[in-house]
Amino acid sequence: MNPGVLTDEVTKKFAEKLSSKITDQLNTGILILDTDFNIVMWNSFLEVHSTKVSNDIIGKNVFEVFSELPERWLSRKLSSVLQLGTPNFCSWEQRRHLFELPHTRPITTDCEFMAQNCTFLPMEESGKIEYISILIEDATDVCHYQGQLQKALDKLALMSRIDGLTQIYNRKHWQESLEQEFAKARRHDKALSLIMFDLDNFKQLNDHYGHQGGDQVLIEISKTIGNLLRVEDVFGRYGGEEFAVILPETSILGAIELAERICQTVANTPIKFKESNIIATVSIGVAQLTERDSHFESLIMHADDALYIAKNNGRNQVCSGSDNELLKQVSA
Ligand SMILES: Nc1nc2c(ncn2[C@@H]2O[C@H](COP(=O)(O)OP(=O)(O)OP(=O)(O)O)[C@@H](O)[C@H]2O)c(=O)[nH]1
Repeated sequence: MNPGVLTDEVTKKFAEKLSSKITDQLNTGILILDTDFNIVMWNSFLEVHSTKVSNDIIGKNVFEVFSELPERWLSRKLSSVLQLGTPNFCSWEQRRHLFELPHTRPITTDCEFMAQNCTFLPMEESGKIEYISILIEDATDVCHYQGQLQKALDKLALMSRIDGLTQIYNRKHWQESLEQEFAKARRHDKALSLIMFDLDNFKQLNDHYGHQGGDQVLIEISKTIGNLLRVEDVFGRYGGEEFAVILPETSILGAIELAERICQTVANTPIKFKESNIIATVSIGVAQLTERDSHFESLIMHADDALYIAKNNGRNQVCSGSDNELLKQVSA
């Protein structure tokens, strides 16, 4: 026998043994399929992370063994790798997982199964593509931390829009919303109304019950009024004890009706603070967008003028009117 051939064979066998050992110790799943999608290889990583043992599934069709697989999507993907002879990739962000494998973070993550990055590689044999190798990487950690980061970003975004005391929108967000609603109302020729209200004699209330008592009133009134609104209405804290509600697609009549309800509900809802039941009242100004209003701020101005009249008329009441009538009343 030719000693060169012997050495080649020994080297080949050694290389095969070595590659099989490496394959079994890899921290990556390797699944090899033939052109009919029958399983040719299912490595140790996949055995450890699934209930399937290589000997039981070799030779079987992958879709028969794993009923959870998205058959249409995966067959198309595999066929394109076979036809084009080029690798393909699917990240966990596109499809969270291919196989329903349990992960090793059972408590701390929202992921139900191991998140997977999958690489599809065509494998040539004698110049023909005979197999596809699917490499499966565990991406659960990345997926988990990305999820945590997204939650933190969502919370930050929400906090930047919310008033810390009353948990309703802050002035900045409320005003941005009014700007958008103003543009929408103009574009679609829809009604838009505004309610602005201010707690009556709040300085006295603060002096009597202390700042904590005043804070409790602001919190409770925000909750009470929040419950009277529709989901499309935008409720915000405009200033210290001044609030505002944007009412999209609402005429002045609808806005006045709601304002009356707010006024009565506040006056009829005592607020518990320590041993006391605090009765607070509000004065309300209502305005509707008119053709002459070229900017969203004029709507605020009209509602604020009406609020001023409500205060002057004795508080705990609703006031509204067209800008001309109001101006006459304000300057009278
Ligand atoms: N407790 C508390 N008080 C606040 C807050 N923001 C503003 N105030 C108080 O609200 C009071 C508002 O007083 P004024 O502007 O004189 O108005 P008012 O006493 O309500 O009188 P009218 O509006 O004319 O009925 C001030 O004493 C502010 O310190 C807050 O977040 N918490």
